[in-house]
Amino acid sequence: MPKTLYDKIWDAHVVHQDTDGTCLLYIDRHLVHEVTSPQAFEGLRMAGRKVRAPDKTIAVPDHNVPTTPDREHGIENPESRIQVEALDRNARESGVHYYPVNDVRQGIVHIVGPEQGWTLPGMTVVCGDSHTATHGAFGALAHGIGTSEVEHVLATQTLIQQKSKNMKVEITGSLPPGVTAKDITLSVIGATGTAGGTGYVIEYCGQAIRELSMEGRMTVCNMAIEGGARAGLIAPDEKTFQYVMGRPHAPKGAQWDAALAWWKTLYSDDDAQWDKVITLRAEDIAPVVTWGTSPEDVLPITAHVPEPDSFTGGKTGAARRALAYMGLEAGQKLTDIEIDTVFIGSCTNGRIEDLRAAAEVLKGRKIAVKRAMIVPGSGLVRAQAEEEGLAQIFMDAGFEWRLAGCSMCLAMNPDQLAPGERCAATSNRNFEGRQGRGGRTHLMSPAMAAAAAITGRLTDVRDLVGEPA
Ligand SMILES: CC(C)[C@H](C(=O)O)[C@@H](O)C(=O)O
Ligand code: SF4
Repeated sequence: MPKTLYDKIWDAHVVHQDTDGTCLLYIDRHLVHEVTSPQAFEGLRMAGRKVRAPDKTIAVPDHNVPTTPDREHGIENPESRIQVEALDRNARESGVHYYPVNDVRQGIVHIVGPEQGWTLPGMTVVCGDSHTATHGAFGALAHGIGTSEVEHVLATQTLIQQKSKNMKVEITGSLPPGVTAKDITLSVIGATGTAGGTGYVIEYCGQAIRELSMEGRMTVCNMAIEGGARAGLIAPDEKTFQYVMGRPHAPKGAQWDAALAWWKTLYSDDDAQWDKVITLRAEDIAPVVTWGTSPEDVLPITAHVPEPDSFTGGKTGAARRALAYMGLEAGQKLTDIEIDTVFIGSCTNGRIEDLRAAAEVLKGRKIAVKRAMIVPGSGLVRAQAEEEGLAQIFMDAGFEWRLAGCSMCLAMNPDQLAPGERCAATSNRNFEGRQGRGGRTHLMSPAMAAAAAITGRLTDVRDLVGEPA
């Protein structure tokens, strides 16, 4: 029977299937951060159990860690401090792989996993975090789990799961200049809505996806969850293998050859059956920004703030509320929206390619906003950006150059918006209060966020490119 990529990875990991279809899946990699693991470790301790596979478990603090250079002085907020201290203790006691705050390899868990070669094609990867979908870019079945499931995986290295349906999202053709992976993934959510993927695992395919770098593919898969899907996947290819080869925890020698032989079988068969198919033309995708408080509230930068009455399906009220929260008027040009702050970072867009894209726009220019920060996704991304001279470009432009962490993606650490403060952000969620109580978030690509920093308002990056700095 023809299979999708999802079917193949699923079938390779089923340990047991119940008569009702519920399966016990083997888990290859368990990523752990400080927010969703303390209770899980505690549960294990109470039951007198040990971590079953410490060698397949990787821990790193990211959400609560400050990103200012003085962070070795510790964490002020008691709740944040307790979580990070608990992770430190649990990781050391259980003997899992651990990248503490002062380790250069520390960073956002979804950036560290691929960077260290923990994430490999064909694997099952879980983490108590919804953006685990990121790892799907390698052709791994990767998704978030709840804290009780974290405990279950720690104890057994397995997870109880129901199989999802298969959805194909095809992006045909090539992206126009100035349009990036972030614009693809936001545009898909704009087309399907935040519930469009509910009950499905999405496989992204088509020429535009093939043409993306691994970094870009991670950006696309990262937001599968914002489209409601269980996970996002991209079939591995030469680019994937090249990215993985030589990473610290990637297989070597004969093991590499054996792994590669299997990885090359990881694609959806031509006649595989899809439960849902969405097709977008890359040529039709523009640089986009969000105007509201849901990732589906997305429009090309050339558009105007929508009229709430133009919405159907009971969404008029939500749109009205979103405009009130965002402090926007229907009919306003998106490029007339002035912003206070720029945040470039997160597991969506905190990788080296994202920083390069921002630097290209910022080179030789100065910011026109109150504050702007670039937060690399890991200590190694930070080091590479310094080596490539990007950090200097950012600082010369007036950006703060930070240490790695989730930072202003969510308000769990000192990097937060003040009430009413408006931010151009490269993260993945624009919910009310996401970046701080009363804060207003516009999601976009790193190039678009850099352009907004230069002009002080939402800006079409295509208008800046080719202009003298
Ligand atoms: C804190 C964590 C559980 C959460 C998630 O699951 O995604 C966070 O990473 C987020 O992005 O909202
Ligand atoms: S960077 Fe943002 S989205 Fe990613 S794990 Fe951290 S808080 Fe979640």
